Amino acid sequence: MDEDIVEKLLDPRSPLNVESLLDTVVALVTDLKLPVLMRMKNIDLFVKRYQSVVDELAKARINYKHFKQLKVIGRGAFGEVQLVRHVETKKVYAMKLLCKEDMMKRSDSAFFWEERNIMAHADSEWIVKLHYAFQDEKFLYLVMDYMPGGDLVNLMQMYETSEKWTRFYTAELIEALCALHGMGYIHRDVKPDNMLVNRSGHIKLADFGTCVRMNENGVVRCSTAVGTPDYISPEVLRNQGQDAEFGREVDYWSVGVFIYEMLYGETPFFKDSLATTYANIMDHENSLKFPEDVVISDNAKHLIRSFLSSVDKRLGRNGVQEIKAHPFFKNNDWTWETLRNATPPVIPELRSDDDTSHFEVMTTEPRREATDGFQLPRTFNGNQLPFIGFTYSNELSPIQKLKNGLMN
Ligand SMILES: CN(C)[C@H]1CCc2nc(NC(=O)c3cccc([C@H]4CCCN4C(=O)Nc4cccc(C#N)c4)c3)sc2C1
Repeated sequence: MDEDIVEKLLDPRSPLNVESLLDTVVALVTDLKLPVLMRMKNIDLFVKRYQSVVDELAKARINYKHFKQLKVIGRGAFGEVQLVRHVETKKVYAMKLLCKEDMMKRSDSAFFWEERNIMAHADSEWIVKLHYAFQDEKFLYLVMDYMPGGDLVNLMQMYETSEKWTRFYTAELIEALCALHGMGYIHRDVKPDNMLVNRSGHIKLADFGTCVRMNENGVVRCSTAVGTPDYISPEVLRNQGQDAEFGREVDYWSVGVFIYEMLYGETPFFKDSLATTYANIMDHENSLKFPEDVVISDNAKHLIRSFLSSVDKRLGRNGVQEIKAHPFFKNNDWTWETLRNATPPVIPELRSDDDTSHFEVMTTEPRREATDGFQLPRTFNGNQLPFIGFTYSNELSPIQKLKNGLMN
């Protein structure tokens, strides 16, 4: 077998990599194993021949039985995040489950690729790391760093966040966005829920389902307005439905909303109804108000206005340096170079490696068992095909170890 095929088999980014090929075999047998299809001789013989292979693969490859589920620590549109302990290594992880049936029902089975690829390849202290991605008939699984400090929503509920604290968390958010933009992605849903605190008190970005790749000009052409109402920028809102172009500045708008919320305890444009909130965002020149009862510095006000402005005037449109140079970030505790080693405002008190006291308690509804799995389709739908290639492990695969052994 010539050299570059072996390279491709081992390259996690190649569709030819071993994990993707194994996903393909499993997906094919799973999608063909239907009574109505098994009446055809070729399909019947193929499934019978490969069922044992698939069973052997299911046991040999990483699967959710390798993890002990401890607690549900988060819930989203298509699934939940559980705190789990890897049975063999005893290590604790956050494991996100995404329900394939929900995705198929809403033909929404592509958003998780950005999440998988960003966390798998980021190799950045500012981005939650993916350790394993695997799947079974019903779920996708993302095994990620556990962030025991919880999210910044929780932190803002627990503490009154001063300007000094706001300066620290905003600086860390800017660095995290720098890392993500540097990889060519726009987040589009920057909000305190997606900023998680690790055991040392520093933050990492999480939840990349709304991320989208920029083109070579650093812009995205995309019509669906994605993001959470309070944090969404006017340019994304305005162009709903039409093919709009927007860039990383949409994330800087959300930073402005975040700073305002840390200092005032509420978001600047939120009103009782979605329509009013949107109207306020569109008319931000007039609707942005600074409550008199909270005293904040002129630098803070100026920075908020610089982010909550129309995209052609928004701070950061000429690069992140003009943000870092803003006087609001002047301080005696850290510089942009030493930030990641500075002492954070809050260092989570943890009694154990599986302490979940910084997460709100979730009623642990058991995982939806086989009963309400896919109702058997009437014919070959290729339900498993969109998920081929999702499986990933950041450990060396047996083949890699073999190849390294041979090369040394
Ligand atoms: C409309 N289409 C296009 C898509 C747009 C993007 C999108 N994202 C989804 N996402 C989800 O369905 C989902 C599931 C579980 C948890 C979470 C988050 C929200 C709550 C917490 N969470 C999360 O990811 N937490 C997390 C992540 C990493 C580490 C740790 C820890 N410790 C915790 C999200 S569904 C969906 C549809």
